[in-house]
Amino acid sequence: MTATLALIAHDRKKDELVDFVLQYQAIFSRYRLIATETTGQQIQQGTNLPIEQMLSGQQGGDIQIAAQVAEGEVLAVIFLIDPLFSKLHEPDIQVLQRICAIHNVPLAINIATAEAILEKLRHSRVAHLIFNPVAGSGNGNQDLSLIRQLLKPHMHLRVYQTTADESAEELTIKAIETHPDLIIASGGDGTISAVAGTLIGTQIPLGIIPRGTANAFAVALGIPLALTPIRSACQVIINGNTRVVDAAYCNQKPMILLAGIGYEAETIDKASRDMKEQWGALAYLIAGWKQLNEQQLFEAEIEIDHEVYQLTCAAITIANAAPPTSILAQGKGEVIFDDHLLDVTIGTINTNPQQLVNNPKLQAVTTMINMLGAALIKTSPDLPNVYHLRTSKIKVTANPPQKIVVDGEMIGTTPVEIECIPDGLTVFVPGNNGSPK
Ligand SMILES: O=C(CO)COP(=O)(O)O
Repeated sequence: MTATLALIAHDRKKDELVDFVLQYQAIFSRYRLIATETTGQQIQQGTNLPIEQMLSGQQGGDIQIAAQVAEGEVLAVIFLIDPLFSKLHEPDIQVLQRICAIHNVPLAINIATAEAILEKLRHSRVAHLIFNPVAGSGNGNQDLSLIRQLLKPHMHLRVYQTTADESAEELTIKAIETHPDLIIASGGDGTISAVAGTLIGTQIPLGIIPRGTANAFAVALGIPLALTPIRSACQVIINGNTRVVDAAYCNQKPMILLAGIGYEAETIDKASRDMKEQWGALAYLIAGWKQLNEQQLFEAEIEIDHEVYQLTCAAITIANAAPPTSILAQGKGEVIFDDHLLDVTIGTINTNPQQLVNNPKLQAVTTMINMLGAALIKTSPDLPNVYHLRTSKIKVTANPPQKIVVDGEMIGTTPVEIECIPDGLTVFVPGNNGSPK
């Protein structure tokens, strides 16, 4: 079902319709509203709700609304008719009535029927889908129609597509204002992180339909990605199990997964779009392998709980949540995403002079390869030159300054300050890990 309501009233019924919309404003505000011109103007003035205005009834507005009903765009039509006066555009009104009858779309011609429709809507779930049409290597149009087909029987869906002019953050802010029951993000990790980051602290549950290259957050949450990822992800949302997880802020910007300083940032920078298209998630491993040869060590100053530590490092990873494939986040073999703490993994060189090998860079490389192995089999690497700790807040300064990647996006260079936001997000997950909605 789509989430659009159409509103029309003849002149002597317009005040009645404005009063009715005011009475049910909380429900109307969750839906996209369309109206014939004069009706729309009066409702907007009387309620402040945003209304998309068609032409006035006399100019063909009823026909425009009938066209949207025929396209399957309209959930219900509320058309307060004045039974005592006939109109010059009576044929248009008959077309609208006929189209509603054909497509089995509820049409209320008086307040009593309108109330029945609104009472039904009170108990319906309204979902906003923030959809990036150019994510991953799939076909955006096909993906969207599959998602609509799967979700429509279970919720009223409002779809927003990201464009060069309107980012996922902006669309999510708009969606939050209408108090939806849930918000669904569909795209690559960038889109998912942008929507999730904007939702921190709102308690609006987030559904994830991953369609990107790495799909790191979905993997970290255990959302099944095999064979039919869109179908599986939609089923997780339909099932309605939610779980509360932590989020974080990195230099005041939302962070859902992890921040990489040094090696990881350079790797992401190297994995070009062409490589990702050709190799998928493997692109990161290929780029990571190249970077192993080039990685420079750096001096880091790390501040935790007012204590300052100085270390020579190749990579620092600060993770809120991370899939096992995020090699350098796996200091203890697995990142816990609801412990109210960040997992900090520092790949450094061995500072014990007796064990210090002639080639510290080679040692750093060996460390990272060992960490990869440990991450893949989910055990603690327990290496002398990998430090792992958990903290709620951390500050890192590096010399020379190092690139920082947050949730797959380059955000600049050090210094960086990261703080965990405990229980910042509610997400739909498989299984019975939370209370069904
Ligand atoms: O005449 C109408 C519908 O038939 C209403 O049109 P207006 O909202 O433009 O007045």
